[in-house]
Formats: sequence, C-alpha cells, structure tokens
Amino acid sequence: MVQGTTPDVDLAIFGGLGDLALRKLYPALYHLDRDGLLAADTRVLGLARQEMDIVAFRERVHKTLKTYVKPASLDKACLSRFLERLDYLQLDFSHPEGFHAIRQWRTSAPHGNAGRPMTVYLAVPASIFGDICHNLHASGSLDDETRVVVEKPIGYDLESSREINDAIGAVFPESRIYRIDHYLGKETVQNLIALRFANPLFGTQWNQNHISHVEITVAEQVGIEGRWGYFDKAGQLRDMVQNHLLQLLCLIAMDPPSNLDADAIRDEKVKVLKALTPFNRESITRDVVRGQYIAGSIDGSSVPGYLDEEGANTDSRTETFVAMRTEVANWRWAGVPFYLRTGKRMPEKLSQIVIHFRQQAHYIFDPDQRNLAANKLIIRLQPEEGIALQVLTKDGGLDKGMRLRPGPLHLDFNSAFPKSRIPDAYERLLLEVMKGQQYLFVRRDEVEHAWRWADRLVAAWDELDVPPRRYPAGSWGPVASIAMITQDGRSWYEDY
Ligand SMILES: NC(=O)C1=CN([C@@H]2O[C@H](COP(=O)(O)OP(=O)(O)OC[C@H]3O[C@@H](n4cnc5c(N)ncnc54)[C@H](OP(=O)(O)O)[C@@H]3O)[C@@H](O)[C@H]2O)C=CC1
Ligand SMILES: O=C1O[C@H](COP(=O)(O)O)[C@@H](O)[C@H](O)[C@H]1O
Repeated sequence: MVQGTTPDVDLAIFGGLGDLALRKLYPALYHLDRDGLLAADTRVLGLARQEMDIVAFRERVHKTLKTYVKPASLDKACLSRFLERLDYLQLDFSHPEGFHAIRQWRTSAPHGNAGRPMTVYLAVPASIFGDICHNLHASGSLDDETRVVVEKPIGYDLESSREINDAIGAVFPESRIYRIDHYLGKETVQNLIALRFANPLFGTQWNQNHISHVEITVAEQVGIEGRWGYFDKAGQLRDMVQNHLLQLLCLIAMDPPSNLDADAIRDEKVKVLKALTPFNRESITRDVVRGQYIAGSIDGSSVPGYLDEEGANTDSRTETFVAMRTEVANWRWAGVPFYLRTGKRMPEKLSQIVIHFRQQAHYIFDPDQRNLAANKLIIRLQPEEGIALQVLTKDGGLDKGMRLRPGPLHLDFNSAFPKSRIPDAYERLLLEVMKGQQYLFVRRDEVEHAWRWADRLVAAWDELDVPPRRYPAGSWGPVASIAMITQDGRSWYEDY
C-alpha cells in the first residue's frame, strides 16, 4: 500500500446515467475534487444510451449533486470546476460501432494521453461486462495501463461468475481488474484492520481461546427500491451474504497478513473462505433461516410486503432475510460460531459486528453476578461509525461494595475526530483505483470461493425446497432466527 496523491486520470463511466453513477459515483468524485484529491487535468466521461449533449449532461449531474451532496459541501467554485471535467458520449455498449470515439476522446486530453491512465468503470449489469471489454479492446481504446472497475454481483453462481471473469480476463490482467465490494470502502471496515493488527491487546486475544462467538448484523430499512427485476433473481443470500457479509467475516477471521500489500491481504481472506464449513441438507435445517417480509410498518409508516412491491410476482419464494450460524474450521476458530444475519425492511439501518469474549476463567466476585455479560467488542459500521469495548467495572458509590457494572469504553468517530468528515465508501474506492492500489478490491479467487460456498447452500435449499418464513416489515426477521441463536444459550446483541 503506497500513500500519495492521484495522477491525472481519464475516467470513463459506462452506465453514466444509471442509478449507481448518479447516486454514488458523481457525488463521490465531487467530494474528492472538493478535498483536493483529483489531479488538475483529471477528466470524466459519462457513457450512456440516451441522446444528450454535453450541456444537458452537466446539468443532469449538477442536479444529482444538489440531491445527494449536503448543501454545506456544495461549493460554487468547486462545482463549476467539477462540471467542467465532464464529457458525455452516447453509445450502445453491446455494439462495437461507436467505441472508436473513446479513443478519440483520449487523444483530446489537454496535454495528450501519455502517462495518464484510463480507468473504465462498468456501472452496468454484469451481463454486458464481456461485450464492453471486447469492444473496448477491438476499437483500440485500451493501453497497457488501462484499469477496469467492475461492480458486484459478479454473476449469479460460480459458473456464471467464471464466465464473466473469463470475459474480463481476456482483455485485462488481474493486476488491472478492480472488483468492487463497497463494504470494503467503509471507514470502520478499514479500521477493523487497524484495530486487529495495530493493537497487541486484541491481536493476542483473537482466537478460540478468548472469543466465544461472533455476530455480524447488516440490517437494512429499505426494501428492494424498484429493483424487483434484479433482486428477485438474486435474493438476500446472493445480494448481500455472498459478498458483503463474507468480506466482513474474512476481515475478522483472517490471519495477520505479512504486510498490507493487496495480495498479502487477499491470500489470507481466501484461506478463510476455503475454511468455511459448507452447508448440507442437515445443517441448513438447523443453522439457516430464510425469510421474506410481509406488510408492516417502519417508523410509524405502513410499508407493503415483498409480494406487493412494484413489478412483483405473487408467488415468489425469494428470500429478503437470511440468518445463519457458520464456522471457520481452522486452528484459530474451531468451535467458535459466527452468527450472520441480514435483511431488508428491518426496523432500522444497522451494520455491526460484535465480538463476544469468553467469561473470566477464575471468578472472584459476587456469585449472583456470575452471569453478567462478558467483554464485547462492538464495531459499528453504520449509521454512526464507532467502536465500543464493553467492560466490567466497579459500580460507583459507597453502598455498592464490590458490585460489578457493565459499561462501554467508547470511540465514536464523529465526536472523536469532529473535523474530519467520514467519506462515503465510493470516495475511498475511486481514490484507490486512481492510485492503482488493489488492497480494497476483491480478487477473482475470492469471488469464486465465496460462490462455491453460497452455491452449496442454495443447492441444499433447492433440494429441500425450503420456503422463506414470513416476517412483518419493521421486525428483526422471522422468530426462527431468534430461536436459532437462543438454542445455543445466546441472543442477538440488542443494545442499539
Ligand atoms: N445502484 C446501486 O446502488 C448498486 C448497483 N450495483 C451494481 O452496479 C451496476 C449498475 O447498477 P445500477 O446503476 O443500479 O443500474 P441501472 O440500471 O440504474 O444503470 C445501468 C445503466 O446501464 C445502461 N445500459 C445497460 N445496457 C446498456 C447498453 N447495452 N448500452 C448502453 N447503456 C446500457 C442503462 O441504460 P438504459 O437506462 O438506457 O437501459 C442504465 O442507465 C450493476 O452491476 C449493479 O449490480 C452494485 C451495488 C449497488
Ligand atoms: O450491494 C448492495 O448494498 C446495498 C446496501 O448497502 P449499504 O451501503 O446501504 O449498506 C443493498 O441495499 C443492495 O441491495 C445491495 O445490492
């Protein structure tokens, strides 16, 4: 990992008028520009099917910035500098005609394109990644430095992900492919690496001798936001678990990498994925709960059930919730359950990891307090990023004797570092691509091992024809997900 500023870059965004580009990519690029992190001659080309001239395109991006950037961050001078960087090209990505215009755009750079790498961002469905790569190559638009950024999900299963990766790999070497998992760009997720590997306090305790179990919760308040066509084929397992939750699990469970280079980190993550216990017919019945939301209410407002969403198919059995108990079968983690849960239409947006430490082996305090909670490390990804360590201290006051009381040692990033804005994940990821750093991106073998594990689970569901259990929108999922962890004498951490 190398620190430093970004070089001048030509960034070509395919799907330049799509949801991801408008909601995430332009706002992230604007923030980078505002923070002085875009080099002076960096240019951005939006590519899309719609006929539009450059004035209308810049106006469209201006509008999206007004929607998605906080007013306090919208600076007039920076806005006009940023909009000046934008160009637009109307193109149908499936056909080679027209791709030569990208080559021409490159040669129109202020000081020529020598030494300014092009980054191609594929903000489009994975089904056309292959066509775009092929057409870029055939039109002579690429050079030996061009990087490609691809969005998740890479495919639908192991087989389709291999086809997509082969098509990208036919044009780009692995060292220039940046597979996004935007959870890796979140501030606290990176702090997890700092926390684990910079603090001997945790480094020495991070194993089955000291940790009893781990929880990962990624709860979303939103439903499927008009994305029925995509989501109903995927479901929460493919949409969230196969990528985001497994990446979080890997960062918690991996052995220390020998350094912070991309491959050192990714090698360790792959070992974790290989050590995940595969599910089978017997274990999914016991250890996995699928759910689908029905109508309910969130924050006092009624919301429809999944089967009443726009575009819905009334007999869909796609899951919008998954909870599971899994294990990393290696020396460090043998016997330590990892409880994962994620769902849409839950009471609040909450992503957190809770590391539960074991109880003190020799206990000398009041026997009535024996069951007071053991130490917990709570790593909050969103909404308020922070880390808290739950410890036992003496209860205050003269009348309490040696009574214990659980309380947090709390690091809230917003109040601890009030001057620093916590950047959106896409800001960090775009910056790393421009710098040519791959450590926050997913390597091909990671994607494939994750699919191999997810495919086994889906196959077992299909064999047993497991229907999703219903849960009302605004609840924490099916009751069975609570029963699953309660059977082990534990509960989901609920101090939200
Ligand atoms: N949106 C999000 O929050 C997230 C998205 N992703 C991933 O990002 C990618 C983009 O998603 P999203 O922005 O939501 O999708 P959208 O459908 O909103 O945007 C995709 C864009 O690609 C364009 N497009 C598709 N095919 C062609 C073609 N042959 N020629 C020209 N343009 C084409 C579409 O144009 P048209 O409208 O004309 O069809 C559309 O504007 C997907 O891979 C998705 O899985 C991942 C995580 C989150
Ligand atoms: O990749 C995806 O992530 C979002 C959740 O991301 P977050 O940063 O808001 O937690 C999810 O809603 C979407 O379905 C999925 O495709």
